[in-house]
Amino acid sequence: MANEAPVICVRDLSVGFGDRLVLDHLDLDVRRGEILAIVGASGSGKSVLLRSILGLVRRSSGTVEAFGQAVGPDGPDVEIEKRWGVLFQFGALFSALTVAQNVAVPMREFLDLPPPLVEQLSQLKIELVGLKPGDGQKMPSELSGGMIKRAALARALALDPEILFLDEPTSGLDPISASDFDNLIEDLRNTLGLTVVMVTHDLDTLHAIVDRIAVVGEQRILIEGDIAAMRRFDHPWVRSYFNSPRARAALG
Ligand SMILES: Nc1ncnc2c1ncn2[C@@H]1O[C@H](COP(=O)(O)OP(=O)(O)OP(=O)(O)O)[C@@H](O)[C@H]1O
Repeated sequence: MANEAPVICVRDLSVGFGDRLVLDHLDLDVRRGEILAIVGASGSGKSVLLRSILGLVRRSSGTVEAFGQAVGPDGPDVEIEKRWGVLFQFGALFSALTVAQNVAVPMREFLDLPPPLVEQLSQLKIELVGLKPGDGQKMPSELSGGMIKRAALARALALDPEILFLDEPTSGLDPISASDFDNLIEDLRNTLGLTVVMVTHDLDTLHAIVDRIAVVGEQRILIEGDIAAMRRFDHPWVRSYFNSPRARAALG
């Protein structure tokens, strides 16, 4: 596995808005089967990096490859898009559709399956993420924050992706729900063999389930590695983030 080609390979990525450069010649690899966390100060460009990989933000230069194939500047082709799932920060569920209908959206878009089979598959995904069977008939407005995350996760898993992208998956959840959600992500990684890339601020998540951390700062990746590597790294933001009292309490 150590010599396996990365599932995502970002090289020389630069992204700017107007005359403001957010990412400048950034490199990043994602290894198959890992849970990689992208962390960094607010406004450092974590979401821009995630969105650039997904092809949702136009890059000024550089390349992104997924599964060994180029992700074009206008976004991935359908074959790549079918192989990854995305959980956006606030779930981004369609408010006029039930949970089950939301989960079915990617299946209807990308797969040519009879409607009863789509319904059955949606129900399986709903149960896979720990929602109750009856939750499929609920509208998003009837769900708690934790249930919205799970419903959005079920939709992200609709096409049995190989990579799951998560943008701040535990934000807005109470500590117990956040910890349950972490466990769910780790279980899914272990049972489905997923690769997980997440943007997070959650120190508990880093400690509980993350294999590797990449810190975004100064328009690039400042450092990659495990928590011990973060603690040894001599950089003001990295030091204060990983050695603060909160970090010490969370990371041990
Ligand atoms: N579509 C856009 N147009 C203009 N500027 C943008 C756009 N998207 C992001 N930015 C800017 O890029 C910078 C990085 O934003 P980004 O959302 O990636 O930060 P972040 O590290 O994810 O922050 P946070 O932790 O607060 O979510 C910010 O200054 C933001 O204002």
